[in-house]
Formats: sequence, C-alpha cells, structure tokens
Amino acid sequence: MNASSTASASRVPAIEFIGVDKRFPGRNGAPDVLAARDVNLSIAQGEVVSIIGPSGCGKSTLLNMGAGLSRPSAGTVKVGGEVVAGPNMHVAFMLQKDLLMPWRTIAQNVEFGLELRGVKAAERRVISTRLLAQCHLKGFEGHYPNQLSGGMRQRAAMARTLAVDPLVLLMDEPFSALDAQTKMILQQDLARTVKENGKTVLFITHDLAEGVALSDRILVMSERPGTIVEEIVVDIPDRDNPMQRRKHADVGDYVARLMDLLKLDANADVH
Ligand SMILES: Nc1ncnc2c1ncn2[C@@H]1O[C@H](COP(=O)(O)OP(=O)(O)OP(=O)(O)O)[C@@H](O)[C@H]1O
Repeated sequence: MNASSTASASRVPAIEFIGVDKRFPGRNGAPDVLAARDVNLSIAQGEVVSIIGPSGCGKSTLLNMGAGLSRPSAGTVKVGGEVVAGPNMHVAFMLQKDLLMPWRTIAQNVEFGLELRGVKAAERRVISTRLLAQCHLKGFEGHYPNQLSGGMRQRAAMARTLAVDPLVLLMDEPFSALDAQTKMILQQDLARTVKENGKTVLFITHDLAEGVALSDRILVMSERPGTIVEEIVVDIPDRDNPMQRRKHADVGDYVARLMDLLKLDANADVH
C-alpha cells in the first residue's frame, strides 16, 4: 500500500498520535522515565502545526516516534493512515544540525535519499536543481557544505528533506542555531515551499513568535510526562508569508497567551 496515494485519496490525516505513551527504561536500577503520556493529535494534510513545551517534556520523543525511529510504549502513531512500524519513506526529518555530508557537494547531498531509492542520476539532478533553486541556492549546487554559511546549509538541508517528497516533514528546532534575521528569511522560504509543495509539517520550537508566524495550530505540552494541554488555532492571515504575519497586530496576544500557558513570567525559574 502506498501511504501517499492512500492518504490523498481518502483525505485521512497526514499524521496521527492515538493514546501514545513513551516510557524509557531507567538506567542502573533507576525508575523508568515516562517521557510522554496519552498524547493524542491529528494533523490534516497541508497543515503546519507547532509543538511548544518546557524543556524535556517529550517533544523530540514524539518526533522520533513519528519518524519510526522509536516505538510508542502504548498507543499508535499513524502516517497517511498506516501504523508507523519503523523508519519509512513517508516522513522526513530536519534538525537544528544540518547533517550534510561534508564530502558531498550540495547537489549530491540533496540527491542522497533519491540515490538510496534507486532514482536515476538524470532524474535526481532535475529534482535537486529545482529544489535548490526553490531554496535560493541556485549556483551553489557544486559547492561543498563548508563553503556555505550556516543559513545556506540549512536551506540545503531543507532541499534535501523535500527531495524525497515526504508526506510529512518533522522539524525539530530547525532554525534555532541561526541569527534572528537569517531565521526569518528561512521561515519565509519554508512557508512558501510548504505551500507550493502542499506539505504537512510538525514543527518543534521554543521560539513562541516563530510558532505563531508559521503555524495553523500550536499544541502546548505540559511538563514531563508530556501531554498536550492546549491547542491554539492561529487565526491570523498570511500563513504562507510569515514576514507579513509577524507584523499583524494580534501576534503579541498569541505570544502572551503562550507565555501564560508555559508559566513564563518574571518569576520563572530559568535554570
Ligand atoms: N533514549 C532515551 N533514554 C532515556 N531517556 C530518554 C531518552 N530520550 C529522551 N529521554 C528522556 O525523555 C524526556 C523527554 O526528552 P525529549 O528530548 O523528548 O524532550 P524535549 O521536550 O524535546 O526537550 P528539549 O526541549 O530540551 O529539546 C527527557 O527527560 C529525556 O531525558
């Protein structure tokens, strides 16, 4: 069965978590760690949903289960209506670190996943050329990662993530290591690219304004064991143009509400 075609035919959610717990065994006799508890979420195709929550609440753990890198201790994760039983080609990951291979050119990095799938060289080149142009890296195809800035490397990582044409992009703080302006430019690229390619995104961030700028919805998690305690629908226009959305008068109200939910105030414990 092909998850992409099945999902588009029936409009089933792109990704779903149903009653998901994740428990890690304790080391050296320590008790088990319950990282996530009874997580339920459903993301429609084409939606961009962010998850925010305190450090250590289980956000990355959820993405790992979405990618099939780790299995739920209870409950089910589905992508395109199919239970995720292991790593699969319907999801792609993008992390804070670009994880580009230094010995490969940017184009060769973008093409890597296609190579693994046996796509012919000429077709791979067409795809990498198109995506690198879309990610504003036209002319840099033959460069090596160490010849590019941090922002450019993350653009290349974005192109690589899109190259395998996943149903769902799982993004774990992908822009958090970038300076504020580069971050805004990459957010703009991501929003446009997601729109153009009709992708579904599950995005983790600690940057509340980034969540508001990019998302259709924001899911707020509790402290560990993390569960979803609030869902906020971002009812501001211009999801595809976060630069414009950031200027909207309501953004501050959303950020303030998220700060309240995360109990971020002058007395918050920053350690
Ligand atoms: N492989 C593992 N073995 C044991 N415990 C783990 C493992 N992976 C994660 N944990 C624990 O599970 C909890 C959730 O971790 P996770 O990385 O998902 O949190 P997070 O919300 O992404 O954190 P942050 O915002 O700081 O990145 C933490 O207490 C962490 O120590």
